[in-house]
Amino acid sequence: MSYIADGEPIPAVHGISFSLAPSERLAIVGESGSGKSTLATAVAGLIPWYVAEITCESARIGGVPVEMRAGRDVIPRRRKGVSMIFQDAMTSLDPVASIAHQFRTVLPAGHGTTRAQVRRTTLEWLAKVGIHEPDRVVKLHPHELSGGMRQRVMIALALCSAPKALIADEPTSALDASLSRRIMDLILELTEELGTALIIITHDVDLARTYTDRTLVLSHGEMQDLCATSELSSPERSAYTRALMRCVPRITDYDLDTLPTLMTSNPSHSIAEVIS
Ligand SMILES: Nc1ncnc2c1ncn2[C@@H]1O[C@H](COP(=O)(O)OP(=O)(O)OP(=O)(O)O)[C@@H](O)[C@H]1O
Repeated sequence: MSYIADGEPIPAVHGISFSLAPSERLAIVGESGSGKSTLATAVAGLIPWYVAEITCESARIGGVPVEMRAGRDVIPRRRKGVSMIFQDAMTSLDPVASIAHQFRTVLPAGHGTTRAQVRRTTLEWLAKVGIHEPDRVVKLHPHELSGGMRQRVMIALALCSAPKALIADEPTSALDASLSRRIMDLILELTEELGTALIIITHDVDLARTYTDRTLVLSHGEMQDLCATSELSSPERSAYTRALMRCVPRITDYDLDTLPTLMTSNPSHSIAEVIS
């Protein structure tokens, strides 16, 4: 996949292939700019046709073939069966719409569904994600909620249509450690209940270790490894993954001046070097 800038293609990610079973959890890890969000937004069908060129041999969601390129809409349509949540709920939620209105966009009435049913489902989902007084909260706008509440609303909006897959792009990096853990536990509990596969995009290898079954390691838009998360430190992994794993800070790293660092700013480096 290449972005288009001044009419010229700029390669972002290529040669990636993976599959996900229902309820399976995959982490996508890599340095900043390695292409994690690009890959995820392409899978979610959120990259408009005029922003990037996407070439894909085959893609299926729930066994149904899908077109990777988003349609010619000005704002691409959300891909049916895949939902996405982001780091900053404030910029993902519509600031001028009430929470009730945002649910009505995701769960439209019609085709046998009444507005009363949509309201009931909305309140059920708000309660499910731990929002107290859903009757009151549903009338509020995003700026009237705390950061944690907004994150919970975003999770409810993403999951209320029972998607086949949920993509969580750095879902907790804006939250403190204790809230972050509660939000991750909530995402896990609900995706497990729905049988929804989960893709977590993160810089945090420890988060991947705690919450995922498999990990895809990206560097400069290329897949370096796709393996069981528990096998990330195995000597069989690529040189890049081994170098990345050596950079994960440990509690015994007392000397902050000599923390290991990856030297991969030059894309011509075929193997990641670690300096310490
Ligand atoms: N809209 C865009 N137009 C042109 N290039 C882009 C665009 N979005 C991202 N890129 C480039 O594509 C590459 C991959 O970016 P991407 O945001 O996917 O990386 P990332 O791994 O998600 O980074 P981060 O962890 O910092 O969010 C980078 O070189 C980035 O500069």
